[in-house]
Amino acid sequence: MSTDNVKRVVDFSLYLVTGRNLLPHGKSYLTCIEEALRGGVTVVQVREKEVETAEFLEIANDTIALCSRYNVPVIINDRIDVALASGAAGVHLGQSDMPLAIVRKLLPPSAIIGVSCTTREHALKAVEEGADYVGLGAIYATRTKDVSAPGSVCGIAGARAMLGALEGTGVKAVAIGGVNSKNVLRTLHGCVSSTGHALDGVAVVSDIMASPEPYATASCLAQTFCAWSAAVSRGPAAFLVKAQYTREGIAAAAATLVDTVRRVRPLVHQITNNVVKTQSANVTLALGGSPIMAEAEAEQADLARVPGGLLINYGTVDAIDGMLAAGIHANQNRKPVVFDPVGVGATSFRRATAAKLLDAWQPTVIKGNAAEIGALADSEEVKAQGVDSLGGFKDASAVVRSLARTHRCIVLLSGPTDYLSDGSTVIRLSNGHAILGQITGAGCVLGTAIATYCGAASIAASEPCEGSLVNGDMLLAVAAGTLALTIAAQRAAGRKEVRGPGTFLPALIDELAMLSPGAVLGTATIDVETE
Ligand SMILES: Nc1ncnc2c1ncn2[C@@H]1O[C@H](COP(=O)(O)OP(=O)(O)OP(=O)(O)O)[C@@H](O)[C@H]1O
Ligand SMILES: Cc1ncsc1CCO
Repeated sequence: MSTDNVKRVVDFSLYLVTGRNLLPHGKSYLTCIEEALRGGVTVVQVREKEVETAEFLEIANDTIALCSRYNVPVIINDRIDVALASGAAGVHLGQSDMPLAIVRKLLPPSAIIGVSCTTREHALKAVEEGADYVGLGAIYATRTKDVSAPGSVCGIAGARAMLGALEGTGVKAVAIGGVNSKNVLRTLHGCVSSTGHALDGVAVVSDIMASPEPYATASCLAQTFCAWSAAVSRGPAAFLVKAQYTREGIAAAAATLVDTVRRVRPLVHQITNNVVKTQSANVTLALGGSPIMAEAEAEQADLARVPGGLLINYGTVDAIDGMLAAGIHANQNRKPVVFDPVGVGATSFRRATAAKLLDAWQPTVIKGNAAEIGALADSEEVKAQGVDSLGGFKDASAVVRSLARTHRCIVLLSGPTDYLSDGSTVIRLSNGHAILGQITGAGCVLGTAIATYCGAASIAASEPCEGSLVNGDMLLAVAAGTLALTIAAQRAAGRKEVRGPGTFLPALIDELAMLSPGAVLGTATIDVETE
């Protein structure tokens, strides 16, 4: 171990944890590590759980000799003696290993010391004890480590809480546990505290160690990290192309999207509740999209490859496996995901299901009525009655802005006035008609309209951004989808043949089909609040 007092600056962006048992047949350990280094691995942790000390030391020495040619530091898992004897850059400790304060005394001042953390308390303790970095995990259930004990998977939500505790401390953080080239972009986007504190890197085990092509796998991971770093500086919801929003700009963009939807005819894949399936498919068709209601887990990978939008509305809470798979595949294919957590505050099962889904995939949009948004925001201000909301918020703008920051997405709060935010700007839309409150599933078809418009906007986006989870300006798309539905509703309610909710619904479908860009421009009632 280097005995000088100067700690080297470590690039944690792609942190490889070794596991020789994972190597594919015929691939040697050092060949794999070298290919991974050429691909862009920036730090290597040697993890050997089953070998005797002499063999561990030999592996450490060989790894250090190789990594030094790439100027990449090597960290030793757990074994302080091996770290000292090999001259490694540092050690990585688990929660049940030797306490950090003692390790710090045993190692030279230049040693890099990292700790595995699963809870906010672990992270706070690591900061207090002077860790250089922490490994946050397990993010996902993984086969390379036993994560069967309750509480050993922290999930995206747990990582967010830990990142909040690390803000301003200078302690670096990597996400670990089931991270791979397919989920890395979602992991990076999701693991950000509500104040914007993000990961410094990702730790990867089997995706590289078990890969027949470690160079290609590491390159893909490294490129994704770089693209994400560039995109993350663009705005609070990270996947947005940050724009100055004005009333006129929003109205003009919404009017343009009316024609764009009809031109690109997005596939709108919907997993929605049994109450509203037919009316949702009809709304999609009337707007100019192409609906498919498809719930089976086995078909989600195929459907996600087709550009368009995905709606996940869990109103009757079935097809949860399909919902889990659909969102994961949509993220992997960079498709917008609209989540409608219908009645989330009504039962603890709905609350737990929402948390499970939001840990598995990153929504582009969360939409709900006041009771639903309140339940997700842990607010008691608005009461729920089943899927209905009783009342509204005193400061709705603050609620949507804050929830958007927490979940790194657009949040839409529906009601007589619709509030939407990307975590920074809040847009208020005051179109619509009270009769929408008298038909079932008005909120559900609002979700459909938004998924249709987000799908079209992502297909039509002129500037693809590799580091973002979705192309296109999703705040504008959500505003446009909401305006399309509410303006068509206003027009339908005004028709002479509409005498109540029964005659309103078919008139609404007609007005959606006839909606013109001019009607949107002439009728949209928009207010914008910037911070
Ligand atoms: N009083 C009202 N005036 C104008 N528009 C309204 C009114 N009430 C609801 N809306 C519109 O109806 C749409 C659905 O919102 P709402 O909050 O009623 O959904 P929801 O409670 O989730 O409905 P559901 O549970 O029936 O699906 C929104 O676009 C909203 O603008
Ligand atoms: C009534 C109802 N129950 C579950 S979903 C749904 C549709 C409106 O949200």
